[in-house]
Amino acid sequence: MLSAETKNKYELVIGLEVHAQLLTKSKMYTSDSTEFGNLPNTHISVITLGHPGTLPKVNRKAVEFAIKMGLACNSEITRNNIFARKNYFYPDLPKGYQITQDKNPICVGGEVPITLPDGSKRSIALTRIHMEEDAGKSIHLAGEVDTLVDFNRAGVPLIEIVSEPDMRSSEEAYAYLAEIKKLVRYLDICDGNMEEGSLRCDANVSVMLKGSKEYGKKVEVKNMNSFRNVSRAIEHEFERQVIMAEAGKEIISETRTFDAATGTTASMRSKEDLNDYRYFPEPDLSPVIVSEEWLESIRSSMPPLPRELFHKFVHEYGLPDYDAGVLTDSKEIALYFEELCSHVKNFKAASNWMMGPVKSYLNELTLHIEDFPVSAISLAELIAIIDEGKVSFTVASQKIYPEMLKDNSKTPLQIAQELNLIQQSDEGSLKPIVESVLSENKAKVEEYRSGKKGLMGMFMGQVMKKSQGKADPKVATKILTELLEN
Ligand SMILES: Nc1ncnc2c1ncn2[C@@H]1O[C@H](COP(=O)(O)OP(=O)(O)OP(=O)(O)O)[C@@H](O)[C@H]1O
Ligand SMILES: [Mg+2]
Ligand SMILES: [Mg+2]
Repeated sequence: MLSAETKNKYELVIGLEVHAQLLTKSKMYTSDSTEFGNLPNTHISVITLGHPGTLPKVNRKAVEFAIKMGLACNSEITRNNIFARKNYFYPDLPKGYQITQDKNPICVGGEVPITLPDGSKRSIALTRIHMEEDAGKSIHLAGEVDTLVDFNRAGVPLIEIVSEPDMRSSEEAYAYLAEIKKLVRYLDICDGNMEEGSLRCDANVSVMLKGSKEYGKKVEVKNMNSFRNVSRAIEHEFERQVIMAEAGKEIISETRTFDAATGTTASMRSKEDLNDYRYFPEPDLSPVIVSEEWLESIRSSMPPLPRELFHKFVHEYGLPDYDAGVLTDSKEIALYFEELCSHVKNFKAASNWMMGPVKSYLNELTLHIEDFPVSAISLAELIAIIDEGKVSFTVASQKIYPEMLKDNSKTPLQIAQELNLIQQSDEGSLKPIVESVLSENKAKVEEYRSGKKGLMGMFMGQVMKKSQGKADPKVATKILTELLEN
């Protein structure tokens, strides 16, 4: 085991390559369907298979999706997009090359803002985002010597988001991935599912002595299928590389694979015998020119981004950072909350309802907000009748809200009236209740009058009980005080 002191001598350096599968209906260069889960090799036109004489054509939607991601990350958008052939042989690559972008990716530079668990914020710089196509899928069945290939995935549009070697801890890498996932989901360009492989991450990891100006040699780790496994792979690589460095051994540039069962990495291939991809401009595709009008129309169709909503929730609605963070975690929650806020005055109450009763209902039934039975307007009305003093929060959350969840055809006020839950705030009807409480507790009244002011809570409790929880606490306190001080 490495001592904390030894580890502390080294700086961890991480750069991530993230592949996101785009949610287009058809493939990157053909009209073949991208639908997942069909019989193997059923969406494989001659173009996907790269038969001689066929011509690919660029999917306009995929280009738009890539541009959206670039705009969301403040990247510069390349206007003249040339595609490149990356030549290599692999059984799941039917053409023998991948059509990708090399020298001029569609998005250059940019940044991804991240928030760490302790609440601190920083930005991770991007190198580039480029468009490319996915490969097919190799399937190895137990006991079989042959490899099966399914080409349905071959040609599915991807973007590759390449970060600068800008992260310094596995927590930062985790937060970065979480932000990428949030962004692609807000933009509706990728479902962001790492377990199913629609979001994939290669982690490039190196170590250097603290204070050093030169990065160490990087190792690229593949095959992590969850955020947590990316963290584990990075932690393991850090230890492994520090042990090597301490022993005076040279770290070699290589590609390693992560084994989730053991939490370790193992060498796959060295970068020394680096593939010579013989990149050259794709001769079968003409350049894709992004005109000013096209860019503008994409820009104007951009949905609100999580950081914009966060800013709005904090600065316009006056919510704490914590609330704004939770409420912008998913686009659907944020949009529901936005609608709620367009109907309420009390934003903090709205936030408390979202983070409390609404979230616990969703969690309990593992539902998404889209399946939440109470409309934003109804919830807003519930919040309003609490604020107006018609019902107490307790009655609202314990009696009315459960009814709303069961039957959303009635308004909260109707439910309150039908169940006779409207708070009594009229002095005339509350006074007799207070009087009877006092006359039933003569001894306590004497104690109160001789200085035991703490008994107020007891009287209040009795009034609430007698009124079946419907007494308006403000009015009840006022009457109690008047009668007791007399
Ligand atoms: N010394 C380093 N330590 C950690 N990460 C590094 C280091 N140098 C580069 N990186 C990161 O490695 C990644 C390189 O990705 P890029 O796609 O440019 O090249 P590649 O991995 O060699 O190619 P391929 O796409 O074929 O895997 C970037 O995310 C970059 O930030
Ligand atoms: Mg790469
Ligand atoms: Mg790489």
